[in-house]
Amino acid sequence: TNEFERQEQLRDAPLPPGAVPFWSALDHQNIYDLYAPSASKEPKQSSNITRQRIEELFQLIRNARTDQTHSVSIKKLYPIDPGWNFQKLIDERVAREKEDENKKDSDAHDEANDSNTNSTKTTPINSLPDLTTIEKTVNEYDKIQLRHYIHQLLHKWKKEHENDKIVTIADLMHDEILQEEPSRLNTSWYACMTKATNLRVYDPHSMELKRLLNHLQNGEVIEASEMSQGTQIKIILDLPDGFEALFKPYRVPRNYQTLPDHFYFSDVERHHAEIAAFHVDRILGFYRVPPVIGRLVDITRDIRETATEELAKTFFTSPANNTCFRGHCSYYCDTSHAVCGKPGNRLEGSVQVLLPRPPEIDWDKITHPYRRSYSAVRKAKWESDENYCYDHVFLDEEFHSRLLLDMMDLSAYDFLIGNMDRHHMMRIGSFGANTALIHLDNGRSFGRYDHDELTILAPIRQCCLFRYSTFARLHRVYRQGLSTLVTRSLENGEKLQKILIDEHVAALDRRLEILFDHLHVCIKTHTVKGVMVDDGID
Ligand SMILES: Nc1ncnc2c1ncn2[C@@H]1O[C@H](COP(=O)(O)OP(=O)(O)OP(=O)(O)O)[C@@H](O)[C@H]1O
Ligand SMILES: [Mn+2]
Repeated sequence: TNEFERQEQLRDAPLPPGAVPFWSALDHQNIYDLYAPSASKEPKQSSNITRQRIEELFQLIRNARTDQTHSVSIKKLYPIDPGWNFQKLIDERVAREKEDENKKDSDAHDEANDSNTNSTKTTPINSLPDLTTIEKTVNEYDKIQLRHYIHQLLHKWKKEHENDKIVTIADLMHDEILQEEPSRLNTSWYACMTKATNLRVYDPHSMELKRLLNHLQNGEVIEASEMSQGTQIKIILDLPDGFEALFKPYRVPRNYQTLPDHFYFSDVERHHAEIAAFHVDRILGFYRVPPVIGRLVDITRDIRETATEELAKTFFTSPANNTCFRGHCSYYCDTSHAVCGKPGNRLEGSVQVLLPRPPEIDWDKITHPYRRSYSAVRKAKWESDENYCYDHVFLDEEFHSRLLLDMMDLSAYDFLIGNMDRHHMMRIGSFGANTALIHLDNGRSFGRYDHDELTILAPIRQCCLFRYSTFARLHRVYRQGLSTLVTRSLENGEKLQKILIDEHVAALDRRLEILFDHLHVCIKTHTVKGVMVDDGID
C-alpha cells in the first residue's frame, strides 16, 4: 500500500511548469504566488434573456420587416411633426458647445492641463456630472422626432444606393497597373483583388481565398521590414506573386489575461486574437477582416536573413541563446520586450494580407465617436452623457448613411471579441459613399474571458438602431451555436494550435446572449420598427 499511496501522491502533485502546455497552465494554481486568488471560471455577468425570448424576438423582427419593406410610405411609418426641424437641434448644439468652451476657459486656470490628449471634450473622471449640461441636452419630444428623421434619412440613403454597382479593388487599380506594370494583372494577388469589393474584402467561398490563405501561411519570405505606423512592432513581409502581408509576432501565451491594472491602450497585441477575430468576423458573415492566418516562421531564415538594414540592426542573441529582435515602436520595443524565437528559431505569428494603401488607394480614417479617452484620468463624453447619440452622432451628417449601421455592426462584433481599442473606423475612401467598414486591428481583443465589457455596446445601447440583416445572421449563428462554429472554423486550415482557449470560446456564447438582451431592451423602448433598419445591405 505504501508504494500505491506514493503513486497517488505523485499523481496529485502539480506538474513541473515545463510539462504543462502553455494554454492549459491556467488550470494549475500558481504555486509560487502565495496570495493569488484561485482562478475562477465563473463569468462575472450573464444575461437575463432566455432562449425562448430570443426566438420570439426573432419572429417579431421578421414580421415587422415585411411591414417595413412593403409599407406604403416611409413618411407614414416614421411621421415627423410639420413644426419640427432638424436645423434647430444643430443650432442648439452649437450654442451648447460655445457655452462649454467658455466654461472650460474659465476653469482652465485651476485645472491641471493634460495637453496631449485629443481634441474630443472630456470630463474629469471624479467630478459629478454637470447637471446644467445634462438638462440642456435634447428632450424626449425632440428625441422621438429625431429618431424618425434618422429613419427617413436612412431610407433615402437606401433608395439612392440600392442599385449601386459593386466595385472591386482590382477595378480601382486596373488602369494604373495596365499602364505601369501590366504583368501584375496576371498575378494571384490581382485575382484576390477582384474579390475585394466595396461591401466585403474577400469572397468566403472562392478559390482565391483558399489560395491567399495558403500563400500567407507558406509563401517564401522575400523581404521583412518594419511597418512604420502603429504603436507596437509589426513586420511587413513581402511574399511571392505580389503579396504583402502584416506579421504580428507571438507576444503572450493564449491564457494571458489583460492585466487588471493596465489600461486598454497599454495592453499588448496578441497574434492569436488577430487570428480568432478573423474567424469570428467570417462566421458572423461580415467578411470585413482582411484574411489572416497563423504561421510558424523561422526567425533567422525568414526574418533576420531577409530583414531590411534598419530591422536587422535590432537583432541580438539572448542569454538563453535564442535569436531575438527589438524593432522600433512606441510600446514594447526594447530589449526586455524583444521578440525571440523559442525554442531555437521557432516563432509564431499572425499573417494578414495587406490591402493596397496610399498613394495607390485612399483610405478614410474616421474618428470613432465612441472612442475612449486614451487618458488615465479623463473620461470620454459618451461615458457621462446617455443622450450622446442624439446630441452628437445623429446630428452628424456623416452618419446619415450606412456608416451609422456599420458602426452598430462593429459595436456588436467588438463586444463579442472583447475589443475596447476601436479608436478609429477604417474604410476604403476610393470606393465612394457606399463602402463598408474594414475591421482592421483586432490584436487587443480577447483580453479577458472572465469579463464582458458592456461599454463596448454603448453605441447600440444609446442609439438603439440595428441592421436587420445583421440581426438575422446573428440569430442563425446563435441557433447553430457560435462557440461550436468558431471551434470548428479554427480547426480548419490553421497550423497553430488552440488559437482560443476554451474560456474565450465559451465567452462568445455568453456575450451573444447579452447582445440580444440589449437589443431586446431597445425594442421594448422604441418598438421593432424604431430599432431595426432594413437598409438593403446584407
Ligand atoms: N491589412 C491591412 N491592410 C492595409 N492597411 C493596414 C492593414 N493592417 C493595418 N493597416 C494600416 O496600418 C495601420 C497600423 O496597423 P494597426 O492598427 O494594426 O497597428 P497599431 O499598432 O494597433 O496601430 P494603432 O496604434 O494606431 O492602433 C492601420 O491604421 C492601417 O492604416
Ligand atoms: Mn491598434
